[in-house]
Amino acid sequence: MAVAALLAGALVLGTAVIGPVIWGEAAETNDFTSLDQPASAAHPFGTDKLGRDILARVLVAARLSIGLAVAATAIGMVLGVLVGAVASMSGRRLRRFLAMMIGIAVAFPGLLLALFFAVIFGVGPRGAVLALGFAMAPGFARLTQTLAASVTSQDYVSAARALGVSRVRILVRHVLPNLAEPLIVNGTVAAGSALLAFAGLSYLGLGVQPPAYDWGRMLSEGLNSIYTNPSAALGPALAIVVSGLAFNLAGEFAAQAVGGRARVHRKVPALTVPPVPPSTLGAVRDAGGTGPEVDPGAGVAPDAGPGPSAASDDAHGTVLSVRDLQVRIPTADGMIRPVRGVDLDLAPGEAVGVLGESGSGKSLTALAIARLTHDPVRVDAGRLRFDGLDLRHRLGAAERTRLGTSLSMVFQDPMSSLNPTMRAGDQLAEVATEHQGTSWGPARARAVEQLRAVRLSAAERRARQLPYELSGGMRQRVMIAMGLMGDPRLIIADEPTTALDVTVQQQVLEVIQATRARTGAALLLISHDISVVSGVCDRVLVMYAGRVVEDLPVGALEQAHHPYTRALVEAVPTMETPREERLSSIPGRPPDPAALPTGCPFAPRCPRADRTCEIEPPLVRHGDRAVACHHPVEETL
Ligand SMILES: Nc1ncnc2c1ncn2[C@@H]1O[C@H](COP(=O)(O)OP(=O)(O)OP(=O)(O)O)[C@@H](O)[C@H]1O
Repeated sequence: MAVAALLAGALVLGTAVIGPVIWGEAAETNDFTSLDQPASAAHPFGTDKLGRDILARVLVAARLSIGLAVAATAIGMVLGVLVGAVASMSGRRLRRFLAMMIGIAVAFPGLLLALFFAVIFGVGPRGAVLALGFAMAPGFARLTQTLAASVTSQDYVSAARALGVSRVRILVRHVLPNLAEPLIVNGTVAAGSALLAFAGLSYLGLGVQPPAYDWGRMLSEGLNSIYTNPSAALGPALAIVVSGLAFNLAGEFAAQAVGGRARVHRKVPALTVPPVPPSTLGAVRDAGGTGPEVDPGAGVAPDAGPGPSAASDDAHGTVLSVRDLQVRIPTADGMIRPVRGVDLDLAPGEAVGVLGESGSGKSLTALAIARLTHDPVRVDAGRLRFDGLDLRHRLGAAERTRLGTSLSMVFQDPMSSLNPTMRAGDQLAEVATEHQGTSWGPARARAVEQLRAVRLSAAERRARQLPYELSGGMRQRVMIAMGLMGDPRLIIADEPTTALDVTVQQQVLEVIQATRARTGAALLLISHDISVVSGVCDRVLVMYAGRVVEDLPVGALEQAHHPYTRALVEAVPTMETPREERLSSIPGRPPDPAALPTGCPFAPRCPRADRTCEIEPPLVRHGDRAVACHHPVEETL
């Protein structure tokens, strides 16, 4: 395939370049002694009405035919990519409108559209090129929109949005470079179609006009003498077919090459299922519930009444204060509420873990706090204050910059958290150039410095590498280092170690701890793994069915009051667990947000449930702990 594509491409392009130089004269020489001659040794495709050699004219016409097809494709690509990109990055209404318009345009047969535009732009090569370009644009717009949708949902685009990077810059730096390969592949194939379409327009008399000639016009002239000299039409017809095939072959080859490379890029080492670290709950005791620089009591506001520290806000020393956070999503089954009234306070430097089974609403809570939810997800809150900013309202440019530099997000999948087409160091440097107005050189030097700070070996070299050249643990460090480029007051880490094996997991957790110690940033660590949360955090919020059901210091996990927290803790085996003992598990499954039971959502799985649980219990605070249960467990585990 590669050899055939290269040969065909070289043949077609070579002819286009040298054709007029070598055969130009022969193509223009009239020979009135041999008019309209059939194929012969001297003229393999015969001669035309003026006795000119048809083969020479076919070879000369290659330049115009291919040049016009390429020009039309370029116009179609530029226009289409522009419209598709705007559609993918714009607000909901404009996006829907553009998607609808693109859909309508795509539904028309391309040649019909081209004929329509040819009438508008006028007869002649310029009009035909514009007509074809406009006719090709909807296809490229649809392709761009579809491809961009998959890129804009990637974590690195979310991270850039969290940094407050403007839409245009996100488009130029993060989205378009990732669309380049599939667009080029499609462009190559489309150029083959454009060649055929252009020949069609010229054949119909709408394209190239005499005395200029391309294959379409030659085909039209040849067909006039099809009964006396069939080879006159055969020459240009063969040229169109061979060139069309060459473009398609090149496109196929490019697609295979790109596909192969993408597969190599995506090749990640097989993940081992992390064994449960020894003495998980021992770690809870050892950690004593405090991070290196954290005041153990910092998370509990002294005036906390009902509900967690109800009177505290940033004026009272919290870096993050959330009240009644609600996330609603319209679905085919109606509106679901995966997050139902979460309250949360984080003191500066405090580390709070959010625990819960899959689907309990942990990630949506984090995304809603960071304002990173997408349409159609709706977020409401009674209060959503971070570092003096009211995140419920639209932020101005300066506020966005502050949010970008003081809130750092670390996502689960380190591969999708980084732009695959940008070098690691450049991605870090962008934070400084974007927000601190630093020029590129110093920003790049700071990036290397921060990579060193997260203990990335050979930081200088790593900064020059693309994400796929780094291991999972390295990529996660790069993400953490990216947060360090600003002045983080809060790090939100959503399952930051789930995709890593257990030794790398430990290293990344250490880096997060060291980062907190160095910057004094608070940490909101989302995980379904008790050992991770208990090794790092001061306090734990346990979520179930979109609500916080228990809030307790990490050291009190073994004395948890909520039967769900108890069940989670008991489900973790330790080194002391006898091998022959059956591991404890929680019966049943977490409820589907689309079909929440009335009353306590944990009741169907709870051994302590009775009729009282038909009413959903509120979160009731006792000192530094809060629990939402009618029958809390009192005894020690
Ligand atoms: N865009 C969406 N549309 C519909 N439902 C959604 C959407 N995003 C999340 N959900 C649903 O909301 C619920 C909570 O999701 P979320 O990702 O917050 O859970 P989680 O606790 O973080 O789980 P996991 O650990 O698996 O990520 C899940 O049931 C999920 O299916």
